Formats: sequence, structure tokens, C-alpha cells
Amino acid sequence: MPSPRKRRGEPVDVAREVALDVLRAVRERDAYANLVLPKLLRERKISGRDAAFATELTYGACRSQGQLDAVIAACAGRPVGEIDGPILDILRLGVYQLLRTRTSAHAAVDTSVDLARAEFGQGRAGFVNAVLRRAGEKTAEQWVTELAPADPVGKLAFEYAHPTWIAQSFADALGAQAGELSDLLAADDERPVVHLVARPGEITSEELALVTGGEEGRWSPYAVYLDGGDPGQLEPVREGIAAVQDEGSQLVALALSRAPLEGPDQGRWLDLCAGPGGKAALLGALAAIDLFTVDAVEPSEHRAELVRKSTRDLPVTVHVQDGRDTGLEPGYDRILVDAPCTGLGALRRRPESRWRRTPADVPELVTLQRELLTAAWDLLRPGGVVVYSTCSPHLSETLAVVADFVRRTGAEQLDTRELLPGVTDLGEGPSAQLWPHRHGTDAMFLSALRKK
Ligand SMILES: C[S@@+](CC[C@H](N)C(=O)[O-])C[C@H]1O[C@@H](n2cnc3c(N)ncnc32)[C@H](O)[C@@H]1O
Repeated sequence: MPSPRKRRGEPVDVAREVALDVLRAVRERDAYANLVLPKLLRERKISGRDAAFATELTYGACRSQGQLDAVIAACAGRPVGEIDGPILDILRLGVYQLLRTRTSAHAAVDTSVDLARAEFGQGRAGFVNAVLRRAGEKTAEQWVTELAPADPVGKLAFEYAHPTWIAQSFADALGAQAGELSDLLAADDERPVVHLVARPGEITSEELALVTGGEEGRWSPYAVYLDGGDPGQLEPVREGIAAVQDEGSQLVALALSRAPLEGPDQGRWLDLCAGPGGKAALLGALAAIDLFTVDAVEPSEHRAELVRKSTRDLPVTVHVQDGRDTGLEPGYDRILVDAPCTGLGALRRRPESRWRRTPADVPELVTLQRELLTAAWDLLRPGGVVVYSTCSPHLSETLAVVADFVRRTGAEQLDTRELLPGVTDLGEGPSAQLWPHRHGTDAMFLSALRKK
């Protein structure tokens, strides 16, 4: 995308301009910031400090949108829905800099006014100037005090720029530990450390850490933490003997492979919701060690292709099917149902997603989750184990799905925490819940169910 705004033949400000273009793409065409930004940085040859600043502005403004909008509405004297989208983007970027970065107020206001003037002329630039000057009259803390709801969860949600319903769902899932909510919300705003998985049988985590300059993971025997850089450029990743994968996801695949079966493992494993294939690849590598096989089901052709790529050279067969009606032969020993979900446990990876999801998304997903779990059960042999997992801690998608399922089928709930030896603070059991602020992973939920 060419840079549209010029002042005296020069771009207004490369970092802010690229951030603004990403905010616009996110607002206008539901784009994903973490896909659009790297592409624009590459196209415009922006690197070093400019790229780092553009990244902070873009992801920060996306994450804090609800809080920024409340301040903008208060300063503009009208709801943000009544402000033209492109001007709102400029205001969000400006208020973000004023309240949540060390940028000087002068620079935050002037560069925003420049952006507005370059594209929309003097009149709109005056509006931007007036709103931002008002926003800059108070600190972030003062705005929180003035605008946050009075109830404790609503206040924390506002302070950490999360929708209240999401903060409430986290508090519900934390249960007796709801006092950890502020730590959790803060962890949700941090840029996650990159986790690599060392493919079993190909390279150890110790070797991978040595080659990449990373650090061996805390919980998964295959995890390596990277400080920064582009993991796609690393030799082991390019060779396919390592991949980017959250450590929590590694633990889910591991838990399935470790679950105690009744009777011997005949080596038929199934991943019922496989795309894009991270867990299928780890399951495939573990299965390969014992000459077992994995079937991987994914209804989207595009995502099935990603599974094929990530499981190349592994004993994994990809089926482009709906998991509720696969046509596969029953009798599997181990089945993973890594169900489609709201993704509320992985918000740190998708800056804008917390403002896109709504409570109305939950019931439809819960229906699908229940149907997929039931389909998996029909494909499981007696004595076999299903692991049900979500990258959401929302109780409707986690404990409620499992409780309803156990009631309907009489499934035996295994103590899932025992399948993750050495991992602490997984909750009261028998299911296990990982948390960003406790484990440094996505908030993955998992529950192991054995068929009698
Ligand atoms: C949470 S993701 C799975 C992530 C994957 N296990 C991994 O580790 O890479 C859920 C997947 O379920 C797929 N899906 C959606 N509807 C499905 C259905 N009816 N049957 C099976 N899979 C479905 C989605 O396309 C998506 O790829």
C-alpha cells in the first residue's frame, strides 16, 4: 500500500502513518493487526526504531480501544459512533500516545494534527487538536478515576482496557482466586514471549535453545523461549524440526499422549479440530516414536493445507471433513477435541480481538463444542481417552461443556493435572486451567475424559 499522506513531498511520519493505516484496516475491513502490520512494515521498508514504535502504537491502540474511546467521547462531547471513522483512528492513535506512552504531549498532538491536515484539511485538523488538548489535560489515572464504572470488575476492566464481560468471565473462571484478576489483565496486555517447540525425535529443547540463543521452557520438555527476532528466519524452524507454538498448546498435546488408557494403546490417534496444525504436528511427532498414526480432521480446505504443511514427513493423514460427521472408522485410542472457541485465552496474541468478540458469540460456539465432543466420543474405543481443550477460560465453554457431557455420557473424568507433572497452580481439578499470569502461557483449558 503506498503512503497516501505527503507534506512538502515527505511522508508525515512513517511510524505513525503505518500505525494509522493498520488501525484503519482493522476498523474498515476487520483485518488482523498482527497480519497487516508486518506486511506494511516490509513493503515500506520500515525497520529498527521506527518499526518498534509503529508496533507499539498499533498494537497498543488496538488493545486499549475501549478505554481510548471513552476518553475521546468525553473530550469530543459526543459518542465515538458519531465521529468519522478515519478521524476516530487519528484520535485513537493520539490519545494512546498521550495516555499510555512516554511520547511528549506536544509531539502526540502535533503529529496527529499533521496527519489530519495532510488528509482532511484544516477544519478537521482543528477538531483533532481540540479533542487531544482536552485529553491531555488529565493523566491516564485521572481519566480512569473519572470514567471507570464503580463496580470492582468494571473498574479493573476499564483500567486494563478489557470489555467488562471478558473481565467478568476471567473473574468467574478464577473463582476463589479472583483477586488475581488485575495480574491476569496486566499479563494479557504484555507482548507474549515467543515459544518454540522442538520436534520430538528430531531435536531436543536443550539443542534448540543452544542453536537459537533461547531459553529452555519451564513446563513442556519441548519448549524454548525466545526473546525476540523473527522466528521464521531461524534455521531449525525453516528445516521443520522446530516451530512456533505456545507452551500451553504443547501441554495439551502432551496431556493427550500421556493419559492412561484401559488396555494397550493400539496406536490410532485422532485430532478432530486440527487446523492450522500445531498440536497435530506435536502429536504426529510423538506418535512417530512408537510407529503410531494420527488422523487430523479440519473442515476448512485452507486450514487443512496448513495442517498438511505442518505435519509433512509425519505419520499424519489429513481429512477435510466436518468433525461432527467424519465418516472415519470408530475405535480410536486417543482423541483431541481442541474446539473452536471465543479465543478469550489468547487475547495477547490478537490485539484487536477483545473488542470484536461479544457475549452473543458464546452460545453458538458452545453448541458446536458439545456436538464435536459427542462426535469424538462415538469415535473412541472403550478405555480410550478424549482430551477436550479450548483457548478460552470462559466457564460456558469449559467446565459447563464438560459437566454437561459427563452427565449425559457417564464419562470418567481423569485428574488432568496429573497429566502435566511439574506444572503448578492448575486449579482444583479434575480439569486443568493454564493462565498467562501464572504460567506465561495462553489461558488453555483442558479436561481428560475416559470411556468406560
Ligand atoms: C482452536 S482451533 C484448533 C487449533 C489446532 N488444534 C492447533 O493446535 O493448531 C479450532 C479449529 O477447528 C476448526 N473447526 C471449526 N468447525 C469445525 C468442525 N465443525 N469440525 C472440525 N473442526 C472445526 C476450525 O477451522 C479451527 O481450525
